[in-house]
Amino acid sequence: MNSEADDYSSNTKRLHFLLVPLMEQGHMIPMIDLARLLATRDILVTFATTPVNLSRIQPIVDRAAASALPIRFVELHFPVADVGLPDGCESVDLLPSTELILPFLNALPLLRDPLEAHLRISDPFGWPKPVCLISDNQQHWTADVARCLNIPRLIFHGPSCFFLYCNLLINRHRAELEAALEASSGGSIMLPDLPHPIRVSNREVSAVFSSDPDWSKYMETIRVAEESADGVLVNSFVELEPWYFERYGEATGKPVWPVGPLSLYKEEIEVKAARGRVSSIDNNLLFQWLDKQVVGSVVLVSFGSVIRNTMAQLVELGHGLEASGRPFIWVVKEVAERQVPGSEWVAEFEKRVEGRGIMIRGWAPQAAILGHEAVGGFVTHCGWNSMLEAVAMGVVMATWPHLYDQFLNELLAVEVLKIGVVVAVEEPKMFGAEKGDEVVVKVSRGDVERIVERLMVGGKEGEERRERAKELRDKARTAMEEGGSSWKGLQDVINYVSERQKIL
Ligand SMILES: O=c1ccn([C@@H]2O[C@H](COP(=O)(O)OP(=O)(O)O[C@H]3O[C@H](CO)[C@@H](O)[C@H](O)[C@H]3O)[C@@H](O)[C@H]2O)c(=O)[nH]1
Repeated sequence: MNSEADDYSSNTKRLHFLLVPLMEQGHMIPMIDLARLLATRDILVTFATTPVNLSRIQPIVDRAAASALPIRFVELHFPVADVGLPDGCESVDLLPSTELILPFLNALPLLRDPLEAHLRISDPFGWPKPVCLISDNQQHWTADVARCLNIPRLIFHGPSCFFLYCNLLINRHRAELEAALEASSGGSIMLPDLPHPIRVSNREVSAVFSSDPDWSKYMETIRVAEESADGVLVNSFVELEPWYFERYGEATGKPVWPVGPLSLYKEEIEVKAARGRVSSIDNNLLFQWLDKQVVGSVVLVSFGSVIRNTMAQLVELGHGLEASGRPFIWVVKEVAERQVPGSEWVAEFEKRVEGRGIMIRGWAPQAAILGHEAVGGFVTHCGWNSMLEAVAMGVVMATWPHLYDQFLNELLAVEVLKIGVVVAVEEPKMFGAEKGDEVVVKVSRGDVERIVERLMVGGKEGEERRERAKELRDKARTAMEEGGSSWKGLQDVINYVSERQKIL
């Protein structure tokens, strides 16, 4: 932030919000967007996270026009080595194995001491004490911090209300659902009392409910902290899922505020290109290539920040993309990070498809790519941010979920919004069990080719899908514009905090 520009007397009258994200790209990126949006509404924002995460995001935020915004970064020391995690593993995507996710999550309360130490020191810029704490639902320990400060704690939820409500139903009625599944002939049942045909199997149920006692204990801690929260911010918009917004609000008995799609926070294209992390490709060359492609012709394939596919699966995916004959951008993190056996195959493949396909080994400027008019389809793992970014840009998707909320997100895209086509599935991974190359490949090159054709063309059905996607894009933009539903949602959050402050 620009401390020079800060005026002591005006700062003391402004509301100050403290933001504590989960250290995972899919949670950190929308929280940064939220920080910027709050700051544009005259809120002072402290964004507290660990050194490795700060080194990823701070240069990007500082480079943006947003550097003039009143956002201050606070570094929280995270002693990962004390809990047996490898040095520097301060974000979920940096963990060498998914088995370390639970130890990582269990270590999050170690951030409490450094945060409280920061809150005790007197402020050099004359900022008043925070009047609101917004934290990821996984940062459950912040409930106590807010209690000690006597300020509201609001939860920032990564996924959609559709997911949150279905997840709640599954967890509340798990025993009945499991019995019904057991008795069903096809191994699947409809989730009851929903306005859409949401058919779930063991896949969806086991992805959101773990019978592992350690996971159960952790989930219970989250649930209790959620119950004590004063309200919930959701990165979604009412027009996308009105019924689910209403029911989720009723089910929790708390205010639920829509604030998204947060990716529509307006900024320069260069800045957007570097969302979350600095891009691993020369953006000028990438966008020059995109500029030369026919409108709506390019397929983007990207699986978010956490998912890693097996080499066998990558080979099938590559052959399928090649056979589809369509121009594509394929984000391949596996090769950049792990030096997996078979990475020579990737190099050969890259040479073979030169001109027609671009491979990004590492971090892609995903939101900016989705916003380019040449992009017509998106093969996605159904991470909520990726899905919502595609919705915000009017891009249809081929859904290929891997874990947790992604199976239900797929149902939202396909059965409710009708803007997605199903690729296929792997076995569910409850927060991911490590999988090796020996895993049977579930999606063949033929499947990939067929799905890409259906996604990018698909006859009348395909036309209608694209039409619906464009309608949702327009609604998403209206929601974020001044006076729109999500614009109002954020204003309601500010008003709520302001009122609470007067009472306290
Ligand atoms: O090369 C990349 C890869 C990702 N992204 C961005 O990173 C974010 C990724 O988020 P998401 O699509 O939600 O995927 P995950 O990183 O897998 O997110 C985790 O968090 C989400 C929100 O809770 C959940 O929906 C997912 O299941 C969970 O894996 C998005 O903004 C992407 O645009 C990039 O910019 N470049």
